[in-house]
Amino acid sequence: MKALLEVRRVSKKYGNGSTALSDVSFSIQEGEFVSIIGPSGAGKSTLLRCINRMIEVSSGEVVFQNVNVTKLGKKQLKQVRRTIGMIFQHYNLVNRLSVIENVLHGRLGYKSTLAGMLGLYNEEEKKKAVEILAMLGLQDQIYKRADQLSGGQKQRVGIARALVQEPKLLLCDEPIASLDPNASKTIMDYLKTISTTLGITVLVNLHQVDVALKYSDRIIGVNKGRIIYDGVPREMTSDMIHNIYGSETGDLLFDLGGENAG
Ligand SMILES: Nc1ncnc2c1ncn2[C@@H]1O[C@H](COP(=O)(O)OP(=O)(O)OP(=O)(O)O)[C@@H](O)[C@H]1O
Repeated sequence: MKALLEVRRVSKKYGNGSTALSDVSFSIQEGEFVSIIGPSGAGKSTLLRCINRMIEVSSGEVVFQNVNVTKLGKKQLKQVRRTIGMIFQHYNLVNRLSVIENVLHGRLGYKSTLAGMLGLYNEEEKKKAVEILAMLGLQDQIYKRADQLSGGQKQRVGIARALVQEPKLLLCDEPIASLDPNASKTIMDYLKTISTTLGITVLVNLHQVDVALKYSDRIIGVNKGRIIYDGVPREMTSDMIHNIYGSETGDLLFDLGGENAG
């Protein structure tokens, strides 16, 4: 295995002076399913967004497929972003557009601004979008408006939009935080299948430690902008969970069982 992504000594200080990340380093191997866990405000979103430069780092480097992303100009950054799909807590769909139109937005990184504005997608792109929607169980929703879907269905559209990009890496920012337990399980199962069958590397921010323990190859625990755990789920102790979550731990250990309990 080789490193797909390397985050090297990344720090982020926002304009208002708050430090969101302090000297964060880790690397992700191709094909890994990695969860980032931590309490509210730990810096999980900031970290994910620094990877594709939705947010600029204050110092440090992000290296993706051996390219230093932090140094890229606009055009090269667009090329790199094609291969990094992003999934959001609130789905970020265009409500008045159909499911398939939302999914095809995942192809915008491959087009000129004009072709994108005119919605010029070729037959191959449309066929691919339909195939992905079918894989995600949305074959009957293709022409519905996005705002007619349930939360779980909207998130599957979000996943389809990311997959149509043909990504190497999926960044998922709290993908299940707005969903009920059933829909959450469906989404996590799809993400896991995408990682195992399509070989796409998945990096997911999660609030729920039990979900992270169940699905991940590896867990990165963040507290106050620093990594305080980086290892496999079975070595995660309840002491460590306490260290990561601090006073929020009470709510989160509820579903914990087996070797990580006690
Ligand atoms: N745009 C911003 N401007 C100023 N401070 C910010 C900004 N975004 C985040 N922060 C601060 O940076 C820190 C990390 O926030 P971040 O959203 O990355 O954490 P998080 O772990 O994703 O939390 P949550 O689970 O609540 O989203 C927090 O202290 C937050 O208040």
